Amino acid sequence: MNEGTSRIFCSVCREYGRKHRRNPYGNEGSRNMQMSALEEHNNSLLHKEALRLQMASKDKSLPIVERPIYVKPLMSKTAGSIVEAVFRRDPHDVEFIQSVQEVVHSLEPVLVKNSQYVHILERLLEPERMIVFRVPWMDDKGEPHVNRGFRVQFSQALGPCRGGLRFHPAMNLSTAKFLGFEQTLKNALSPYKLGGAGGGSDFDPKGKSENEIMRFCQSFMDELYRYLGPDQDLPAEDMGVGPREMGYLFGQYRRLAGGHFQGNFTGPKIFWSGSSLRTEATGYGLVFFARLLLAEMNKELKGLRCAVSGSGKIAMHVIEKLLSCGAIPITVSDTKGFLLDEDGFDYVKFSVLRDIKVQQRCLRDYLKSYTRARYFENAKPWNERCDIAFPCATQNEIEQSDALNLVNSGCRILIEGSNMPCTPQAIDILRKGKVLIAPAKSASAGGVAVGELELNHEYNLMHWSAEDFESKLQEMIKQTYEKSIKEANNYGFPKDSPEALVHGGNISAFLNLAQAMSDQGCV
Ligand SMILES: NC(=O)c1ccc[n+]([C@@H]2O[C@H](COP(=O)([O-])OP(=O)(O)OC[C@H]3O[C@@H](n4cnc5c(N)ncnc54)[C@H](O)[C@@H]3O)[C@@H](O)[C@H]2O)c1
Repeated sequence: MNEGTSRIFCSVCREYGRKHRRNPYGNEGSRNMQMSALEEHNNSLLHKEALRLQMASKDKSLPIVERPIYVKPLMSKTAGSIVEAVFRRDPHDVEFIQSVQEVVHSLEPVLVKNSQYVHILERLLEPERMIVFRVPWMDDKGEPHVNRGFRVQFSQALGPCRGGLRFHPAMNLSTAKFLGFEQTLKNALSPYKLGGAGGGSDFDPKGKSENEIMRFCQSFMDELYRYLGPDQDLPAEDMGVGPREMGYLFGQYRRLAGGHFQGNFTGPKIFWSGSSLRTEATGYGLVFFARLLLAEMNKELKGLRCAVSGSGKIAMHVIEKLLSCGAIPITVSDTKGFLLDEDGFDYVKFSVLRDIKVQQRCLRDYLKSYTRARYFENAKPWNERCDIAFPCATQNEIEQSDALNLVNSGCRILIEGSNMPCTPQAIDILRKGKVLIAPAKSASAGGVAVGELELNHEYNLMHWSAEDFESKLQEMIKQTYEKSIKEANNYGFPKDSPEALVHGGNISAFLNLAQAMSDQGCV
């Protein structure tokens, strides 16, 4: 029998479809198979949504959705129906649906091999618990305000939840679900027995006084504390939440819940990163991951040009670690634009940059000290000549045109700091451009590792040194890398293919979760 493949094309979604075995009954039979697959696709909700958006963009009287749902290239019937069920349940959860599509796409060979995983995956895609609550607070003038708080405890199948809190005006339930889902897989890929959660608030800490931030954090915790605890869920940092906010959140948590959990707490650092390497860990881990990938290619980081986006906790610690490895970080960015220093930052320049950030000044101020540098307003750093890209700002920060720029600017490795930094269209371009992608699920899991070390009783007794932490972190990063490569190989993705780590990581994490869920009666 001819084992070749043929493909179908949907002119609305503008994507090539699922591969078929070539029909043994000749061209006519093959055409029939293609037609029935196309018909099946045309009847799917995802296709109908694409059609609706296409019409809305032509007919100005129809409302246009701000960020339309991207319809992934046609999947197998099973995978497509899993995504469709998620879409049908919550059609407006754009970020969540995007991350589900990416993961389901990776899992297609797993679902084909063993159909019992279909039900487990369907179960997994519905969060265990979603908490949405009111957060009232007073500003310094005595004016009342109300924000919305979220915590999505996505899965506790492997252990108690861990996951970030994000304070950002664009925060919503879809983002909390997407962050919780990504964190669940990230934790499942780590060597620790942990569940995953995500959450935060649409509160914007920018421009608020210390007292306003403290009052907000206290009010936020007034509601959330009842769902937290070391055996239940412990929050961590994410965008807009750093050591200061974690300190205020922990203080209020301790006041409200301390009595309930006496004996369970191993110390005040329980989820307060006041004096450990928790804040540094994610950024450092990204650089360790890059070093590991390069070592596999018999290369080193030294002398490589690195484009970094963002200038927050992750980005700044990436730059710090890149400098110590002899690499050349050349950019940082924020919501207003990006800063380029063609000669690269060094330790002295980095301290100038750090002062600018601490004083919350504009990145442009760097030019006052270093006139050869340039600042580009409303632009992203992906058009600059570089070997490695470290997106460390926010989801979907790399769009199709940015991916094209990256490929053309010589970038060969992309290390994801932010969760889901690339749009699906960007991933297609990167894959075709043979850019190796290190997914956030494995590369940015450093925070999870150090969080667990902090909780470790041994650590509290022994006060590990920074070197001890770093070697533990490197060990953990290596383990996630090896697990991802192993499953990529098992499911036929060559080790050096651009998405081997993405698919291998998703498969390894899912199999770990699926085993636990199945053992527990799937619950
Ligand atoms: N903090 C953690 O422990 C952690 C762990 C894993 C992943 N992440 C992810 O890393 C990313 C950065 O987190 P962080 O903790 O550094 O946050 P942060 O709040 O400290 O910094 C975020 C940075 O991104 C910039 N930024 C935000 N939106 C942007 C946009 N639309 N365009 C350009 N720049 C933008 C901000 O100006 C800021 O410099 C997030 O996507 C987060 O989910 C964080």
